[in-house]
Amino acid sequence: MFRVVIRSRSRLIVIPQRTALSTRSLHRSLIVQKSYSATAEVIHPSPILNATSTSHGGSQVQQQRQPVVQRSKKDIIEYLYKNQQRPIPTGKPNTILTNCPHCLRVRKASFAATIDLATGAYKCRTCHSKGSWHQFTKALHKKLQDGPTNYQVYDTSSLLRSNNSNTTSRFSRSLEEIENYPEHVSTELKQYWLEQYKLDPSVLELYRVGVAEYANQNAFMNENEDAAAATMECITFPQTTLTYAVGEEELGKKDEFKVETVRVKACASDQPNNTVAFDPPTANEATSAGLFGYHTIPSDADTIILTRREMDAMAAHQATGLPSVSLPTANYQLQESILPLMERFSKVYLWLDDDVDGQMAAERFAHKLGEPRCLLVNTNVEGEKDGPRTPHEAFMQDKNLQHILQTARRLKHDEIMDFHDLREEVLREVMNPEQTCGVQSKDLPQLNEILKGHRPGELTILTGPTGAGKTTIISQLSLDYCTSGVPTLWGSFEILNKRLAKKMLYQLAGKDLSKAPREFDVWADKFEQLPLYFLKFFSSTAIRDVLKACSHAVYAYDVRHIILDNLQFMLSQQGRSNLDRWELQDDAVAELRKFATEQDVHITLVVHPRKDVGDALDINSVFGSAKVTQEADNVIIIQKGESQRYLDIKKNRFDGTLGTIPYEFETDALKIRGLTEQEQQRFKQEKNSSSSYIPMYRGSSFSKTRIIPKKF
Ligand SMILES: Nc1ncnc2c1ncn2[C@@H]1O[C@H](COP(=O)(O)OP(=O)(O)OP(=O)(O)O)[C@@H](O)[C@H]1O
Repeated sequence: MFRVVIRSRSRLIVIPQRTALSTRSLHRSLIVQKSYSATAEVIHPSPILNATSTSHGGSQVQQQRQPVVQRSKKDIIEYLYKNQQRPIPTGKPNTILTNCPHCLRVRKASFAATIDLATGAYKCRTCHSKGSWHQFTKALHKKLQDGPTNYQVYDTSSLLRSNNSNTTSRFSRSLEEIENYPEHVSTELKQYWLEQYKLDPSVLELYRVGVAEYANQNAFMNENEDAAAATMECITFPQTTLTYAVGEEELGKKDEFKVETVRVKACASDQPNNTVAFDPPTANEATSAGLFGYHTIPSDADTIILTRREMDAMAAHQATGLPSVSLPTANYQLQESILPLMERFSKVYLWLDDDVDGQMAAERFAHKLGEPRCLLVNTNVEGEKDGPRTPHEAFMQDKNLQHILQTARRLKHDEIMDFHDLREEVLREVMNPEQTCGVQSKDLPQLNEILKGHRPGELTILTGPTGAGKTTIISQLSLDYCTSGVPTLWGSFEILNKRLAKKMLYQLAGKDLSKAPREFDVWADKFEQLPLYFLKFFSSTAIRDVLKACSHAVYAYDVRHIILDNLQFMLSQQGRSNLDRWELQDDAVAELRKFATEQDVHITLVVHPRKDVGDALDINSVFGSAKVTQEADNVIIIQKGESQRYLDIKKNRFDGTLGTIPYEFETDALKIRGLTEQEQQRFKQEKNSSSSYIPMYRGSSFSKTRIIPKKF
């Protein structure tokens, strides 16, 4: 087991982590236009090889000569971290284990190259390749060239902070205090957790679960400032990572692997799945590169269980004895920065919730991690109506977790399946119709009555007259879904990202923050915690580039909702004549449709109406040819009535229900809200349109391809 230390740049002689991280954080945050390979600089660029013989995959390569160049340990470790290679200890001093640049990921135990830190020479126990440090970097450089490519994606922290402010998140508590959290777990609390959650005190200790007071930021979200001001006793779950610290001989400090706590998640002690706060409150590349339980994994482990929540990880470990970790947030996001931590395992059990969302996330994660080494676990193996959904629920119900693990399945080939493959998924949808409806809107429940929810894989067109509030409404709705855990990517081609972020920040706070500037930091911290990303593109951009960036966001951040505002600005100055432009637009919409289906993300596309139409729009008023609305699953029009604006749902492929939703606009919060009963009555009378508000069922747009939940 490794020694546990808390991240402290002053106390810990970390590998020049800052350098490594600043490069990695570039990938995520600002203006990243390079591929990974661009960072894979070869430390020793000399083309002359040294005298070490090299065999790749067993085939001998002729011996060549190369002058031996001294590489310090620090250089080697720095290079590995810079290129997303996270070494682990071997048991021998001065020797580390890392991913072999020649082994393909499909090979078992590809994390099998030992590097001698004194000479830089490497040797792989799987493919038997060996060579100098120069040959290692050259091979890795080549391998990374074929890797995924980064595109222009911002995260919220780069939008909310000015250039000269310090973007590094810091713990809100002293390191000593955080280190002492586990010691605050009283015998009574351990007993309570044993009785309540069946978790053994030794497991809590192993995972370094602690206790501390944290401010309830969720109460702040609900504008209950009194509750927010009070702190509450929380159970703390540390997220850890493994780093290699190069020692300082003159101070008598040796090199060693250390466990760093990068972030603490604080949850209600009586509701451990209810997150109260994160410390540091906002995640950056360093803080998001940790997993709950990572420090518990023995260095020779080649199997890992990845769960959604801390309780699941501990239950899985207690019941199976296998190393088990959980995701940094309860959102289904396996951030790119986490991937290097997972590289060393040749078998990964993806044990997420046994429901539609969880299993879809497991499939996505398997694509990211490499399908051959991933096994997907269904907790409810017996298919019971009220069977367990999570590992911890199964544990509480005294199910045999070892047996559940043995039933784990591999992902089949993407393009080929028969009904047998689909049977389980179909059953899950039949048994849980509400899950197929998608994420519910909290701000506009009337929208759920008509569209039933926000589902991945769909294309929604939003249109409305100039200045009617398209951006305002879709920013509010996207925020609404994002706060329910839907990772979201915004492409704002018409207004600057900082303006959009400001609007969304006001909407999150539910108030005009210029009137309460002291609250800025609280809401900005909350905002930064959302899984929300922004494309850096502005105005005319080729659809090809937009889709590449979207692909990257889906890969790197598990984005599930993409908003493109708006189609005309995105395609402006492309195509010479009107006909050209229509063709361009049709092609773009077809590409977006395909992308939504293939990547299983929801795309909301804002489209302007034709210029020649009056205020009352219909489905034919959308700019361009009929293809735009034909490709769409949902068409929503903002209508500017005489006295009342309303959403007009003109197409709903899910179950055909159509209808209108009148709303009020709250100027300070920049938000809309549905009308109260009374206001609705007034609206109906005024508009004499009592029938139009009642959701209508239109058989013609009924989808044959979807399973319609019974309750609808
Ligand atoms: N229902 C509403 N009532 C009054 N003002 C509104 C309403 N909705 C939005 N606004 C305000 O109208 C302005 C334009 O809103 P917004 O940018 O969302 O419209 P848009 O339809 O996206 O505009 P464009 O056609 O230029 O893309 C903003 O200042 C916004 O605060």
